[in-house]
Amino acid sequence: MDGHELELFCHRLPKVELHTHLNTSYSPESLRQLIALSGDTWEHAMEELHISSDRDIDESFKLYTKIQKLVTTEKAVYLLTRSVIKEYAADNVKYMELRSTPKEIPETGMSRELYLRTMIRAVRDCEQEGLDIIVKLLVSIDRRQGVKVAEMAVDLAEKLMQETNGLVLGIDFSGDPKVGDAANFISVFLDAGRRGLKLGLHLAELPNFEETRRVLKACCDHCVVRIGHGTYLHRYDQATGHDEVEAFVAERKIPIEACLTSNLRTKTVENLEQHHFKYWLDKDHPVILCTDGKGVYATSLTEEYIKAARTFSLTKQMLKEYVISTLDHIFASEETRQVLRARFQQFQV
Ligand SMILES: CNc1ncnc2c1ncn2[C@@H]1O[C@H](COP(=O)(O)O)[C@@H](O)[C@H]1O
Repeated sequence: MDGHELELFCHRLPKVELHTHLNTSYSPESLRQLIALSGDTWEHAMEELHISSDRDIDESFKLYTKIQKLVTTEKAVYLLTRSVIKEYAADNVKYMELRSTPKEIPETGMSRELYLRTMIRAVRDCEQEGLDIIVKLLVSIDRRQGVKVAEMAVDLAEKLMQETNGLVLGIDFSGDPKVGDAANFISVFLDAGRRGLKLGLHLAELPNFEETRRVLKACCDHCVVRIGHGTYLHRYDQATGHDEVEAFVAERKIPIEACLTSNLRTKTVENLEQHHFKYWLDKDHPVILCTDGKGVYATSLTEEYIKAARTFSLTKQMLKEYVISTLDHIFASEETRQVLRARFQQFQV
């Protein structure tokens, strides 16, 4: 398949996005609108943001904070949520789990609950409009904000899950992996699981071996868990001399959300050839291609599929089978899975 054919194919392929953060998923157009809403000028804001420069993980987190300053009002949260959904739909993503950290911003009258309700309103409006994409929401816990805020996030997520009949369906655990200890949140994760919330946990994005081991062992037999990034899961043995984490993940087939471009840009993976996507794929372990933040990493889900296909020599048929297999790991109901599976199977290679 030549380059152009591959690009068209990957665009046409119906896809599933399981790991994307709202505030890092802007497009040039929505960014322009957010800047205008904030009253700032494009030139000044762009200078502040340094959007195009390559950056490591520390620099990335500084950038996220700057972007979040543009998304502090109800109007901005609505605008961004709606644009992100439309852009994913245009990329032929048929099912998406969108995650975001609810914010409390007294200056704009924003509360955590209003933030999430605004996202829900945007999702509902997209449904009304008839966009060909199913969207579910995960409530993010930012590890930098500590356990008390995490508990509030779980309370809100449960309340909204019940109210929305499962539009909100889980928790994301994210934030700077250099800050705090994920193991301090184990009781929060278990509580969320008991309440029926599914868990997408950023783990082993950096060599945080001990917290990764403790969280997985405590939670995976009690909750539905997917691992975000998991970049260092298979490097655990070399670093510690123990193979228990990799074996634990492999035995339970805990799905891994893999973000190629993001990991390259934040320099947690040296090059695509060495990306752990291939390592786990070769073991027939569930590993799902995701974008993480299509704005900050200037990518799209189609782009991630093109990169994976080129680097790991995936054929059209393999890509079709692969994308059908990703449906096994969505957090939505079996009924939704079946509907999507039937559609994906009809896709003509
Ligand atoms: C590069 N890998 C990453 N690792 C960990 N957390 C990340 C992340 N990328 C993004 N976030 C999390 O998502 C927030 C921005 O979106 P929301 O304001 O929630 O929509 C960041 O503040 C961080 O907590």
